[in-house]
Amino acid sequence: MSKKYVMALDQGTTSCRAILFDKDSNIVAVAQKEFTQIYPKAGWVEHNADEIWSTQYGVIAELLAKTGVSAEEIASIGITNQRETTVVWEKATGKPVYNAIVWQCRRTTAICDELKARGLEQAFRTKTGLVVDAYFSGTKAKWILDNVEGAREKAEKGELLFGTMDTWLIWKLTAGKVHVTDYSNASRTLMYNIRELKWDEELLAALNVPASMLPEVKPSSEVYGCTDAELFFGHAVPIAGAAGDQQAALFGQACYAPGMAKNTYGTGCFMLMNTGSELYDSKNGLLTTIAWGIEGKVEYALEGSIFIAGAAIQWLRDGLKLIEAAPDSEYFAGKVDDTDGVYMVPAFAGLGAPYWDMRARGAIVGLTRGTTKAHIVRAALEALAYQTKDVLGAMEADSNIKLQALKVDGGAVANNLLMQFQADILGVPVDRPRIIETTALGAAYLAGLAVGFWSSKEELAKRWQLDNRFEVEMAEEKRAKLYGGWKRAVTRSMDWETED
Ligand SMILES: Nc1ncnc2c1ncn2[C@@H]1O[C@H](COP(=O)(O)OP(=O)(O)O)[C@@H](O)[C@H]1O
Ligand SMILES: O=P(O)(O)OC[C@H](O)CO
Repeated sequence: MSKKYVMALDQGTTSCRAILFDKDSNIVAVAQKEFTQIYPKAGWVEHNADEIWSTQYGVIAELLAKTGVSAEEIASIGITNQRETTVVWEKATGKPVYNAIVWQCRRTTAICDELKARGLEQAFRTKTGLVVDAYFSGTKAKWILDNVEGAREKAEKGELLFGTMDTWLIWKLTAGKVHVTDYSNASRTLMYNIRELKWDEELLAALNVPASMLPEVKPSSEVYGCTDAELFFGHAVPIAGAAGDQQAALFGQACYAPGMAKNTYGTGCFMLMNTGSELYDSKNGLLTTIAWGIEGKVEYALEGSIFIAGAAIQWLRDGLKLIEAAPDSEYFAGKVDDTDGVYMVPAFAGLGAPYWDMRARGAIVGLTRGTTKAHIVRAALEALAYQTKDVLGAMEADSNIKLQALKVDGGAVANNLLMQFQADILGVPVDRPRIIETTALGAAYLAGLAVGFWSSKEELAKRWQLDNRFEVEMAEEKRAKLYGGWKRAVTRSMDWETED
């Protein structure tokens, strides 16, 4: 049977998706399902890794059932995932020893403080391109080994495996035969040396994580193994690509040349700029990370990671119950011309780039008796744009490149009011592509290239199509005044949490 499709599995922070792409990069069908967010304590976030697997498997089954597509028609599968989220499981049984600790979780703040007190900050920074922050996998793995009864002993005997969600899904899809990750995901663990391309012994010793737990690190576009036929609807389909979701979005946006950048607005917001073979050492609070490994080489990116973006809109919906659905935010924000001086700093999980304050917490400031629901909703939306401006400023300063336009993607870019405000507050036009599911598209491209379904990145780059350009309409003076207010608001949220 001829191979007509590539399937992308997008294992995000709040939902699992399975998407079929045809040869012309069109989305044929999507199946998506949310899974449980577990908040055991303030600042802690967990996922049940078994639930993630069953949710992911469920959406694959749903996609095939609703399209009538046979697994045999799928040329390859590409995996993309929420990065850093850490699961440790038993090699023999496949049973996780603890819930997956999510990238947003702050429980390892004290471990990070201790690493800093031991003078290890610079070694981590130089070797991994990251900062010592609870965000990354290394301290999460250490926490599990330190806190789950018997875990360290088993790990030392080689009985436990570590993985981010790409590794977990590949292991599950191959019925426990393949334990791998790709360069982009490895570069988010705080354990991988991005210069020498190897798990770093000094860092592993500092974290007390045995190397035997770690997956083999592979290129982002390569056949890692095939799905277990019995499990996968009768067919052994090649799993041929994997990348962290933000790097996959960079790939899907066809940012293949140094200097090209994109910003993805999902749960968080992540701006990445391709820097090619060069590793930029950020002086402005950004991360250096691996974009992907492909065509026999590794390419790098500068990254500005914003922890809470669309999640602030979800909080308006689920926490405050101010809106019924995320798109309603546009309607309510549009009822007012501005926030009337109200700012929301959604530092629910501390602040990432460029501030890196694990103890920051959310704040709403500038409230008056005249503040309405519309002002608060608008302030939440505007916070996505202000945080992006913080990061773009750092990126331009680090790279010495002035962006002519910002390519955007992710669920929240459907919001036209947000996109217009983004262009206005950046003073740079914002380009929204026709396909905003670029994360999944990037994973599909990586997997399709590996099996010859598509021939080259150049062929794929030609497919990128603009949906809408949002031009700058705001005057410079107003922009400066609004942004000045944001900077003041941020200082109010910083260093707030006093207990770990
Ligand atoms: N129209 C909208 N306006 C603002 N935010 C939105 C809108 N639609 C979706 N979102 C937000 O975007 C996020 C979903 O985007 P998605 O790319 O699916 O994220 P993820 O992959 O992180 O789960 C949610 O946090 C949601 O609140
Ligand atoms: O699930 P997303 O799309 O918000 O992405 C999460 C990031 O990969 C965290 O680093």
